[in-house]
Amino acid sequence: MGGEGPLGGRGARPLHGAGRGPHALDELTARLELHPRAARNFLDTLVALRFLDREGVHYRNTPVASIFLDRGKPETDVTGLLEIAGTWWYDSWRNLTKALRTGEPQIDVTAGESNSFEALYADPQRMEKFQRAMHGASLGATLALVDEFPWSKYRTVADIGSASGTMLRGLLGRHAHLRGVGFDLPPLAPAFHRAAARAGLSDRLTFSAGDFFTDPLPSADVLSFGHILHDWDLTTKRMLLAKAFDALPPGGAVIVYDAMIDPGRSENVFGLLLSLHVMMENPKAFAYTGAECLGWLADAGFCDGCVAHLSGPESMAIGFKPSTA
Ligand SMILES: C[S@@+](CC[C@H](N)C(=O)[O-])C[C@H]1O[C@@H](n2cnc3c(N)ncnc32)[C@H](O)[C@@H]1O
Repeated sequence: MGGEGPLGGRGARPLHGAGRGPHALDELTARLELHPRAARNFLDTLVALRFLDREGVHYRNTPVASIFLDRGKPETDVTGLLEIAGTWWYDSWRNLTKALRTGEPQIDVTAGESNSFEALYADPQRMEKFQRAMHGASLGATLALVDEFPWSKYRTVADIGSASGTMLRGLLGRHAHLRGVGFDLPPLAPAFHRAAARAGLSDRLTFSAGDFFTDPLPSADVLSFGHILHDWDLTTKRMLLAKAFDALPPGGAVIVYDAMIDPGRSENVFGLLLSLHVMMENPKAFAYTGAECLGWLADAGFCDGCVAHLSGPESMAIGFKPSTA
């Protein structure tokens, strides 16, 4: 529920309202334009889901909801991810049975959907929505990654497929000695620059526009791929890791972080659902285990590989370019 203005979130639809609670049931019913028969069940469901706390007839955001579900707090807001999950993704999932039987993509091309990033970015509103979603998607891993790697040993980092730079802003905000480069398709440049400036990081954080299919990757001591490999087939996964190897100096490190599936393929519900989900957009795409990723890293020439849990469904695989390479 949003935080700015009586209904929250800078012109947001009413259902994002009421961040400055507590608010009474009657008041929320009117503000959110709910039907009186629906309001109590809806709000109490949100209490049971731990999104709201209730005292008597008054409701307010739980502490966690007020950090992550408030559009008035852009740095920690994950509602963008929930919005595309509830619209674009929900539509594909209605066709799960068909996807399972045919292996065909289930996006609705006639409704303007496309599995191509270029097509997505051709529509500024869809691009904005996607960027907000990626911000939410990378927050959890970022919060852990900034502390779970020996950053003091390195000076530069390039994040490949950086989107608007959520991970790099978190990282450079925590480690003042680091300089960062975000590498992504050209349409991402303005959003990346705006966010870097807002964070006061423009002097250490730059953007390199490019296409990882056709361009070399930027050089840096550490290269990271956040939620990139699951979007592609095996050949592309391997191609990207080979390009990373070429771009790194001897002794450099690559970090792949993603919702990696657990070794027994029976625990990480999010990672397994993600694998089904990406298959519905790009039939040859798949999520993967940490062990699979370590195998691809070793095949690309990386040594001393290891996998570490980050947060929730997210893990990272790390590999090092040999100092003699
Ligand atoms: C699933 S998003 C992940 C964004 C971000 N790393 C994160 O963790 O939230 C994939 C990113 O890869 C970028 N991307 C897709 N195709 C690309 C290409 N050919 N070259 C460079 N970046 C690309 C997209 O623009 C998008 O920002």
